Amino acid sequence: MNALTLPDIAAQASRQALPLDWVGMCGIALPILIDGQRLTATADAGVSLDDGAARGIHMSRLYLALEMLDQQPLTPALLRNVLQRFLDSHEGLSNNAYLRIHTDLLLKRPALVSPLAGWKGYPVSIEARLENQMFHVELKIDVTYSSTCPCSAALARQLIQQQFLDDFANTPLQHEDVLTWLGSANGIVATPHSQRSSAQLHVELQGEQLPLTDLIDTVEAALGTAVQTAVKRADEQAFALANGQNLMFCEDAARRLNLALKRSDAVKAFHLKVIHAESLHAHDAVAESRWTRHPA
Ligand SMILES: Nc1nc2c(ncn2[C@@H]2O[C@H](COP(=O)(O)OP(=O)(O)OP(=O)(O)O)[C@@H](O)[C@H]2O)c(=O)[nH]1
Repeated sequence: MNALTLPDIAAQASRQALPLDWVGMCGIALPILIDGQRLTATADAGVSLDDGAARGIHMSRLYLALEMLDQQPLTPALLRNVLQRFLDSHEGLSNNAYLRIHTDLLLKRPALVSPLAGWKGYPVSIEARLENQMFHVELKIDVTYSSTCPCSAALARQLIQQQFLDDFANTPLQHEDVLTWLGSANGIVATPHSQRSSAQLHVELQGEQLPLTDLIDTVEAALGTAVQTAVKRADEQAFALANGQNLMFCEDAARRLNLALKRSDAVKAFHLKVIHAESLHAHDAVAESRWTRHPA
């Protein structure tokens, strides 16, 4: 061992004096606590480098501040404390601090009819920033659902009517015959197309909570056709009914979500995007909607 001082390049002056907007680390592995669950996450931690003459920030100080996250439940207050620690450890260098956390929230979802349940993963990002003393926290959540095309459903119904006319032309109608016909392949000669669809929410929050589960529940209730986990035939039949009762263009889905999210007190603003990965086309049908709560 020798007693040489370790060189500290970050403490040197920069050869090109220039402030930077974001400097830090991306993809740091860490556990976090949400709703009593310990989840595997990755974090992107950064600060602005406002002192353009400084060579670099102190990466290790940001890294060590993240320790707070694996001990306490994730709340806006905790995120703010971490960001404040970023700034306190970069006095004179940085005015703004940023933290993004990416994880998969796991929720146990009951089947529609049978007494079964299964886990569903929801990709979630939590983005917090402390800019010029102003704290903001935003959530990004992806929710997957099923959408059945209302136009396709109407066209299919017309074909079913046509088939009915063909099959029962000049025939006296017997209740039993019609019932049998309805249960036959002829009775449902055409089916509407449906697709696995995705709602991408970007929500700015107000208040002291991170209402991840509440927001996901709100979205799934508004759409009515969340993708399922454990499924028996009775559940599949209930799912078919839910789809038939919730025929949706992407515009319908975006409007439903807009109305539902506005009703949530925790939501200050949102930008939502719904993507219907069409089975009719090789491209997607997409709708977006933004909203900002006006101050009371
Ligand atoms: N600023 C900066 N540091 C980097 C980069 N890549 C790796 N590092 C390393 O990150 C390590 C931690 O940096 P510091 O936090 O400044 O470490 P330190 O000087 O021992 O800690 P302090 O005394 O608290 O400043 C250093 O060894 C850097 O070399 C980079 O692109 N920028």
